[in-house]
Amino acid sequence: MSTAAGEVVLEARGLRKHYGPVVAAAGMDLEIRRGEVMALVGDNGAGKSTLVKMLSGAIRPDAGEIVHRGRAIQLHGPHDARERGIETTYQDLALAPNRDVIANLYLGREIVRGGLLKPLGILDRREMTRRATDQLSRLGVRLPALTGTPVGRMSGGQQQGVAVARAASWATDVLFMDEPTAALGVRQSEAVLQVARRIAQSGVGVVLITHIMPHVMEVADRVVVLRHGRKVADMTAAELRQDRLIALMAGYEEGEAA
Ligand SMILES: Nc1ncnc2c1ncn2[C@@H]1O[C@H](COP(=O)(O)OP(=O)(O)OP(=O)(O)O)[C@@H](O)[C@H]1O
Repeated sequence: MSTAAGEVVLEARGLRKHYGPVVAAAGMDLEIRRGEVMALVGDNGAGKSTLVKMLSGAIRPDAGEIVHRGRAIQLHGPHDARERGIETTYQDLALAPNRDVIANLYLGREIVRGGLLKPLGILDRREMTRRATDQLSRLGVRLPALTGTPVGRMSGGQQQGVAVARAASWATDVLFMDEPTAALGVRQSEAVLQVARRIAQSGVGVVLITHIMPHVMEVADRVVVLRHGRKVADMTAAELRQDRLIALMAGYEEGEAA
């Protein structure tokens, strides 16, 4: 299987989702490429989360197609997506606050002696720690302690680092990041954006939902703008101007934004 940068790894074709009378996705198309950070932007209610949830198996589309590595697929739940190397980090992080970093990185996918995930096996903490140390240093995530300290006692940025590192460990194809910097300070945000970039460089398609325009300008190779459940723009970073982006999100014509 080719993993060339730029290869389209996951695609939405005409995805639709209604909630009663509300059209959350009105036929969405999206192409996610390996090696790219895509920023998914749009005003509140534009349909960003709906699109990501459909592509990560959290909700089922009413219509349309999901294409993974060139083949139409059905996702019956997040586990189906994860098995395909499609991971998501959510705003609430979904960490176990009372467990340490190693336990969180391997939650539900523990390594036991003699291989991965054998029920009743003896946990191989040493192997997990070795791999985690490697992975965290490759990603540039700095944490005060890998063992013994509950992640609930770490800072917001450190916890975000754990959540992102966990997803990155398993994301061979796509990583969706839902507002990973929303609750973070300047330096912590910077660190998370750098991690997103490194994950993309490893050949994964990274999709970043964010409302923070400077973060878009800083990290995105491509920007997709959604409005009212539709894609209204898809441009490369080279074509990107912040004023135009804001106009597109708000639905102004160009030049009208002022
Ligand atoms: N579970 C649900 N039940 C009913 N309506 C929903 C549900 N989830 C989303 N919607 C509606 O679908 C539309 C798109 O919502 P979505 O959360 O995808 O937008 P978003 O772009 O992620 O917004 P935000 O930036 O505010 O998170 C909105 O009108 C929202 O109210």
